[in-house]
Amino acid sequence: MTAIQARSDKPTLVIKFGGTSIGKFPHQICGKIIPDLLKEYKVIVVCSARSTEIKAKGTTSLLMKAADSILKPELNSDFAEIVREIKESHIDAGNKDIKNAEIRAAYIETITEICTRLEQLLTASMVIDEVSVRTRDIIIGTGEHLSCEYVRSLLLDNSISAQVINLEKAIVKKFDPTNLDQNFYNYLSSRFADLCHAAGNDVAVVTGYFGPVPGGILYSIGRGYTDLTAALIAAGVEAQELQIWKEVDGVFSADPRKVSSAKLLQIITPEEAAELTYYGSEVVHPFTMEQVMSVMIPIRIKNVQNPSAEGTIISPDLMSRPFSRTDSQDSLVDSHSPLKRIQSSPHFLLKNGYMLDLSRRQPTAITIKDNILILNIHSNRRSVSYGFFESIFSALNKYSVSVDLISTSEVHVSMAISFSNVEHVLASLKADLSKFGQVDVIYDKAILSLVGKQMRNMVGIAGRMFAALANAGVSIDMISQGSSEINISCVISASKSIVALNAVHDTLMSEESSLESDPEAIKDLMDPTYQTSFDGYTASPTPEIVPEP
Ligand SMILES: Nc1ncnc2c1ncn2[C@@H]1O[C@H](COP(=O)(O)OP(=O)(O)O)[C@@H](O)[C@H]1O
Ligand SMILES: N[C@@H](CC(=O)OP(=O)(O)O)C(=O)O
Repeated sequence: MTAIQARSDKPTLVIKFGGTSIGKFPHQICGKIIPDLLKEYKVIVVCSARSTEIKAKGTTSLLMKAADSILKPELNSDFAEIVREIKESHIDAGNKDIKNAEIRAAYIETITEICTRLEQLLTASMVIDEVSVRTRDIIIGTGEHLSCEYVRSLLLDNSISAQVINLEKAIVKKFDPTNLDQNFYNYLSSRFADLCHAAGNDVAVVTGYFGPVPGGILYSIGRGYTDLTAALIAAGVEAQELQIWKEVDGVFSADPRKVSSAKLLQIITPEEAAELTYYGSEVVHPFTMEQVMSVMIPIRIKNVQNPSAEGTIISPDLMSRPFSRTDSQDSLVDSHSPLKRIQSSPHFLLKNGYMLDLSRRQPTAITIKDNILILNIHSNRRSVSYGFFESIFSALNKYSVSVDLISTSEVHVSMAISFSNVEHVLASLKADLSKFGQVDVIYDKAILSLVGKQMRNMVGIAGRMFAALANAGVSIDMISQGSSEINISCVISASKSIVALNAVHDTLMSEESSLESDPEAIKDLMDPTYQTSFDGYTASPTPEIVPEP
């Protein structure tokens, strides 16, 4: 059989697949998407751990449970049983999906070996009654290794030469876990690129897990880390584009599962994408953007079930360069590079709700973060206010609790915190904080965030958001506006989150759709409101955006 290879004379694409996509659509990925891309690109595939239903029940979650079972006997879970479940799930998938008997047998042998090693590691941890951060990382990383072996075998089964690149031992230098700065990420990029190049003309199937991460991958980076791995590889190999393949057509103006009128966004800025992720829309890991944007590599979000759709491009701010008067709609069509495509048409930006200076006419998206609690501390006034704040932040630091939103007066602090982030230390944190004042906790809250580039300049936007909430009968517990130019957030009752999301979306996102469907409106925006400067256009304020004095 003639094997297809990832030819090195073609531009490189780094493509990342989420765990649920690999679990549910393996043939679509290995029999269609990758073979099609290989016709034009050298492809590096980054895999997350398989999930056959939802991420919360997938391999990574099972591995976390196995690690927890050792130190917490009260959980009553048996790690040997969990390893068996993971092994069976991968072997069943291989038996079902791999046609070639030889490839299948080799796959099953490899899966068995990896699971045996995993069980040995868990047994050893139980004997010494310890699961260090590093051990926990190695346990978790097994999920990505298993997934890569599965994807590689399916590629081989489709006559595509492929090699697994395991980044489990990629870091061979010491770093300070409290200071993982850009030097650390630059180091990772070049290490990952070297390891990927070792695959030569084979398709590199790379573990989205890398280690050993100073401080632990879950603590230093958090779940969803494979997006970051893919971004670091893309930067290291100077890829033309990073594609993150999911089960949605791209980034929407709201979670399409919750808001039926949500619209697909063709382009979105990196800051907006990161903000959406921080505030509940798990589209891309928030650390991803910075790594590729600094080297001007665009990210494209694509749908595994709809590969011919364009997806959403998360584009570097490079597109804010002045446009040439000769830029035309036609240049959209024949341009190969997505980045060039964005840069080449003011129409494209205007049609997508951006002005030419990259400010927005409307908010970009709305998102909700569930499972939030509010922690209120009312000072006992035995210290002056700066001492009061210092004491509170020291206590948060002591228990490694991060705060999503904060609102303060001289003697009162309200903080919105993810329940999962504080759950295990809440009693101790409360005890410490009560030395400085009266503490109370309010549960079952959600954070609603409106995200949009330069939203601070949209006069009246907060008023319209809160009016929409009031009309929908949603009361507000906390408000945060102004700390970020791209986010207005408030805390509401969790039970009202869907109603609130739809109410704000319907009120604030509707005008943009009318512009999209009205070519005359775009023409109007193009002509009188833009003045010539040098050889291009510069943006001037439009009636919708009146800069605040
Ligand atoms: N604004 C948004 N745009 C697109 N998807 C969103 C948004 N907010 C939340 N989501 C949800 O994020 C999920 C991401 O897709 P999925 O393919 O399930 O992720 P993964 O690849 O990480 O397994 C979808 O289920 C989608 O409903
Ligand atoms: N498998 C890991 C890392 C990851 O990136 O996941 P996903 O790509 O499926 O979001 C997790 O579950 O967190």
